[in-house]
Amino acid sequence: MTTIGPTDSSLVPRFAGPATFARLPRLDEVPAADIVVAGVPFDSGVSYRPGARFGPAHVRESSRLLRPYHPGLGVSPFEVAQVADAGDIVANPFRIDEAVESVQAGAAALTADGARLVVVGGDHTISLPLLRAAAERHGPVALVHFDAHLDTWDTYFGAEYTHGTPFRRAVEEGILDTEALSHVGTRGPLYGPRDLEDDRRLGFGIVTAADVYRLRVDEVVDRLRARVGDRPVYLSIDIDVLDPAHAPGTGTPEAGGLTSRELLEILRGFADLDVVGGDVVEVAPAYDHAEMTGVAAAHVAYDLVSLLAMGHARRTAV
Ligand SMILES: N=C(N)NCCCC(=O)O
Ligand SMILES: [Zn+2]
Ligand SMILES: [Zn+2]
Repeated sequence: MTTIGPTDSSLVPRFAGPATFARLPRLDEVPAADIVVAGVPFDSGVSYRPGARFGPAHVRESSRLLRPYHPGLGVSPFEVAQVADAGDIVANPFRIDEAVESVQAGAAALTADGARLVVVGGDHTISLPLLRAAAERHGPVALVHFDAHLDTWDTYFGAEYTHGTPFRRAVEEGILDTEALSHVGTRGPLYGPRDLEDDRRLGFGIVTAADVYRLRVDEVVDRLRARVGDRPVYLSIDIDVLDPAHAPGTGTPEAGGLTSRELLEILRGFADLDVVGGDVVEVAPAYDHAEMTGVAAAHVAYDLVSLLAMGHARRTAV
């Protein structure tokens, strides 16, 4: 197939021109896209440091150095699939309920023709509407959730839609396949032992950050893949899964996290899974240094796009 690829960095310096993700064409510059990258600049659901509303712009800016061939996965994602940047889904910063509806509608519109979606957030609140849109198309999905936090808490200050509650809401709504839910990278203090009991009751299995250290990447990948099986799976990556040394630019940092190498290698272990979509959230550039967090998030999004491109190539192979 012939695709419209990124701007050629040997012809136009990579630091020139406006930033789209990986210098890809905008969605309105291509006839149709197989994979769409969209931003959701929304952070009204945070419980601590604000600023993830600036995540999409920062990750796009930090993605200028990405190149078109992924040697780890052996794929040229922008050749085997038409990938485009759809810009941002607009979400009301003053009305969280309305924002959640807009994100769901925006994701549904971008995937209505069968395109698969990678979203750059934004705080973790947005994964709920993104999962709703994924479940509308695929039925209840498996989930691999990379995060320092469980994000299965009930409410904050009485609010149901926050960045600490999306996955409890998703289970309650029946949009997740409760046989196939995993958290990866969990660590740090909790409010009490009940947090873990509730989480288990909702159906989650946990690979803690300490497990990743002790078991190492290959064993972790085997366990996660076994839990997902051949189900459609959604990948949600809160950048705070990384140690603050790898990703300082985030709102609720916790010590003792994954390295970016561990995270990327785990993702690369998912090459043959039926990935239906994903997000990378909680990038808050005000606390970043030297684009460390932006670059890590850009690489995570590139890996998500590459996994989706491989799936697209498999589905369209004759
Ligand atoms: N970063 C995310 N998504 N959630 C963190 C919530 C932690 C807390 O407020 O206790
Ligand atoms: Zn988190
Ligand atoms: Zn989170």
